[in-house]
Amino acid sequence: MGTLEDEKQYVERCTAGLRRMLEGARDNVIVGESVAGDRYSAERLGRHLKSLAKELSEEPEGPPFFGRLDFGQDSAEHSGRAYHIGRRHITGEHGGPPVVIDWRAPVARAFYRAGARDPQGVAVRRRFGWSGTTLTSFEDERLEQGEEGKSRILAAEIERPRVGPMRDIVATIQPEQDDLVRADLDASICVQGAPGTGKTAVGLHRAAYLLYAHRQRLERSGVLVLGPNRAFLGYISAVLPALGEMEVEQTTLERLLATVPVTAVDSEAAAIVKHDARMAEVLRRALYGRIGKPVEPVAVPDGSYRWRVTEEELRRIVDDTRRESLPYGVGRERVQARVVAAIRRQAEARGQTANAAWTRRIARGVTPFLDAVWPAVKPAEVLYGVLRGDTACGVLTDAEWAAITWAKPPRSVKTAKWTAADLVLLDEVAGLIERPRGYGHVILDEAQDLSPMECRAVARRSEHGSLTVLGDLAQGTTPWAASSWPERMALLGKPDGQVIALTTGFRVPAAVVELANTLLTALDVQVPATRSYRSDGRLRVTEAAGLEKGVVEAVREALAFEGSVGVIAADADVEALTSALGDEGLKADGRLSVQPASLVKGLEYDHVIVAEPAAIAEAERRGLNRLYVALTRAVSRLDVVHARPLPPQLSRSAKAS
Ligand SMILES: Nc1ncnc2c1ncn2[C@@H]1O[C@H](COP(=O)(O)OP(=O)(O)OP(=O)(O)O)[C@@H](O)[C@H]1O
Repeated sequence: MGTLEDEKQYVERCTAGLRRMLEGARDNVIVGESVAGDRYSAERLGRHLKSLAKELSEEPEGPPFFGRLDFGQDSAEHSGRAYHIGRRHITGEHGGPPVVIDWRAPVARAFYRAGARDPQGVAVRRRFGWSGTTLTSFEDERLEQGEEGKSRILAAEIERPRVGPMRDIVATIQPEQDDLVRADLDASICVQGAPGTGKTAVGLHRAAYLLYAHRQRLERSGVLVLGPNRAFLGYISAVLPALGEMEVEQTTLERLLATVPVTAVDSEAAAIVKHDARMAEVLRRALYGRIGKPVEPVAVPDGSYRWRVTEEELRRIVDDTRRESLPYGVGRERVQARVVAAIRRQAEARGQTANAAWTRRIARGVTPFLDAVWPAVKPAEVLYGVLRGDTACGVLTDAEWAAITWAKPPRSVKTAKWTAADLVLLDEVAGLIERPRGYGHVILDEAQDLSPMECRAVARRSEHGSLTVLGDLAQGTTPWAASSWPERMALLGKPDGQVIALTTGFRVPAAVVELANTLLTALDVQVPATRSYRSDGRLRVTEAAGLEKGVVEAVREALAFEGSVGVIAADADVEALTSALGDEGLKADGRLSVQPASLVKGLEYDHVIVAEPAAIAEAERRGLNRLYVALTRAVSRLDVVHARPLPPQLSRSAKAS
């Protein structure tokens, strides 16, 4: 076991190792481009090495390791060996063993899982404390001797004041989180967790872990992270690069489905119908309703001869193809191929050879029949027909039809104005025509807010892959928010996906959790109780003579502390509060921000000021859920400032505090 001085020298070895890796990768770029056998391999090798060099040089500078495992003599595999564990593998000198092991390697698992009761062969677990990139301390737990304590370094990491974007948690992943991070690639899982239990953190680390453990498979198929909005994506975007993973696609569902610009807004009633699962059947019928019955034989000219396929045979071909439940576009091709094949059989019976040019010519001759019976169609044309009310069918009620159909239909598809919900419907039709690109693994955050139709859009993209679904039923704010996870997992195409609860909160201090929990009873959701890891923190409820004045005062006080300050208000109050703060010289900058309640999901601030809870609760149908989200963004301190009475669901406990 080394002293702090020894460990500092080890840091030097790591720095040298990293330098060697970077130089090696750069040299290899130059050599790799000229040594490969052919141009194709040269290009591939060059691209691989370049991206490695780029990755290494762009990687944010951080501590090279955060932990160390010393195995005891009776460990079967690692007897007497020691390993430093870090964010990335660092190679040793002269081809020797690595100086740092990647946290995702199998041996590193014991760092997260071993304990006094089950040491897993580990004699000593060491955690390191850093100030920037300077090693300052370490703590040892002699697990084999039954020693395991609450770590000071761990507590400090969890309780540190927050500033800026989200950071990785590799040094402090907890056993219940590690189970989820390292779950099998083929397992689709759903994580239900109260605010701050680390769902997002777990999802991002799972992406990094899967890319390490199944690199080849996932490099081809890709990993997709879906978040609720841009602010959230900006907040989490640095985590995966810090873990050495640059290639994960991180986006919102709206952006993923954005095939046309959104220039119109639905009424809530229309949006509710458009997001209902029954719309899938409405659209399916509208699309397949375009397929007609052959009403005459096909006659295809071929020189002076005309090939004929009877009406009866054509009907059989169309019916058989329909029964195969292929994507609409594939079905069209299949019908064409089958009609051509029927003609080819006739030609061959007459001793004619059917070469490629002949087949193409006959296929062209079949096209008019195809256009009449199984026409090529674009998603927008189908949806245009539905919203114009062309295809009223039994699926929706008259009132529902009235809600979604255009009062004044646009003159053509081209002039139609589409809404956000229409994007989802267009995607549904596009998916019926042709299967979209799938991913090897999709991580879906804030999944409780997805509508059944949005779930189907995700399911289409993970049909042959797996899913990590993250959410909290209590934080559902959309009119179609989930009330049960098994039902959502079924809509997401993974009915057998396991639902697992995370129950320790790492963000919100106990006093704040208690306040937020009083709202839970009013929210009418079944979620497991959570305990907060944090006993620190402060909650203050202030009745102010005027809201703006009260908020200005609270912000002034908050800025005296270290860390970020977030003022969260009903969307309609944001402008007035921002200008009131500006008038007092309190401008939103890196540390202070004023956020509409509708945009704070998934975010956190060290100090939160929730302005006028009643206004947040009243602003929308699920306003109490929105208030629950707002109240649970605080890491260290929560100020609730109100000029009007608090919502009754909250006031009981707030008065007590
Ligand atoms: N094991 C851990 N060690 C240190 N910090 C952690 C750990 N787990 C979670 N955290 C921290 O707790 C905070 C909340 O995590 P995260 O945002 O992932 O929670 P969440 O469950 O997604 O919350 P919400 O439901 O509010 O979106 C973050 O600052 C995260 O870094």
